[in-house]
Amino acid sequence: MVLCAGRLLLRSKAFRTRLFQRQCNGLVYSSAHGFNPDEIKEKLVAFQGGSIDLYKQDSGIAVLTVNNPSRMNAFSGSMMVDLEARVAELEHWSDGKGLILQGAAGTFCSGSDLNAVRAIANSQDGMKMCMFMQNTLTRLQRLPLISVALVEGKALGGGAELLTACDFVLMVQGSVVQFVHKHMGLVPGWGGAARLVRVVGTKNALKLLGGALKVDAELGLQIGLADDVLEDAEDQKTMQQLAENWLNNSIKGPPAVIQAVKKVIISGRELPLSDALRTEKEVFGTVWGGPVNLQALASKLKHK
Ligand SMILES: CC[C@@H](C(=O)O)C(=O)SCCNC(=O)CCNC(=O)[C@H](O)C(C)(C)COP(=O)(O)OP(=O)(O)OC[C@H]1O[C@@H](n2cnc3c(N)ncnc32)[C@H](O)[C@@H]1OP(=O)(O)O
Repeated sequence: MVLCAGRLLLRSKAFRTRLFQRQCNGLVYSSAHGFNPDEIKEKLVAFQGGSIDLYKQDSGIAVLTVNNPSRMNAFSGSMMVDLEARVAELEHWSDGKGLILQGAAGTFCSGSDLNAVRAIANSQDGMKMCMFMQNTLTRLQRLPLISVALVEGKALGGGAELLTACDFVLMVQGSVVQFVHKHMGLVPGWGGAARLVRVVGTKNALKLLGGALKVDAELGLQIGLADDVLEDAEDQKTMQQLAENWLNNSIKGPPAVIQAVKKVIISGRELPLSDALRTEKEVFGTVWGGPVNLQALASKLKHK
């Protein structure tokens, strides 16, 4: 009876989400680090402009669009707050399997809005903005969805950092990724350096940051920053469909199973081995004997 109750508890979505987040160390910053999200949100929303648009499809693939085309999709302060709200919504999307992150009007993102950057140029506010964006992009990276950054046009500064928070990167022919921070006397602040080292390795990360190298699709593929290159299509809808077709190879199946796959990969990536094994066992317990597993066992299992 205890085993049964234990499995019922494990299957409750809220419990599993809390358990998983605790096991994956929750947020990067909390009040223990002097981080007050409401305080920084109040400062950020003072810098209005653009939006972060979320479109959740019946297919289980959501499309998140950085939408500020008059500023090459630069992040205003209100867009940073928008992004956190969209990520929070996706954290609880039980039918979700995949996510495409794109920019509007044929370009990806040109980083922070420089007008906002100039206005919060003091160290304290700058670090609070970084803590806010690092928390958000870590939650984006830990979504139980398989995510793809669709990079058209330019991905500069924070825009380049943004794509490192996705599981896969598809660069469109002619697109450019550039960590321009050095030219501004900066280093990445949205977590882009920490993630870049894990994506392309220390030496390539040093070249990209130290040299502020312009990474085209060919170089992106060569160093592992890009996972594939797409031919430029005549319109954004076609580009999005190409990205969905690419993603579909990894998300065929029920949401519960795809979400479990992403969770065991996150724990394997982020946790010490013993903790990762324990998390894997917990996640396994949520699908073992579940409806999909029982249906598969009842059928003639032939993996052609
Ligand atoms: C942690 C990193 C984070 C931070 O430190 O806070 C950052 O990301 S800092 C920002 C880093 N990004 C940049 O420095 C990019 C600056 N922009 C450019 O280099 C160029 O605009 C471009 C992206 C290469 C495009 O060039 P081009 O095709 O020639 O178009 P325009 O330059 O004319 O741009 C059109 C329009 O968009 C405005 N714009 C572009 N980027 C930004 C931005 N990051 N912030 C604010 N506004 C931006 C640009 O000013 C033009 O507007 P108008 O002048 O009003 O036409």
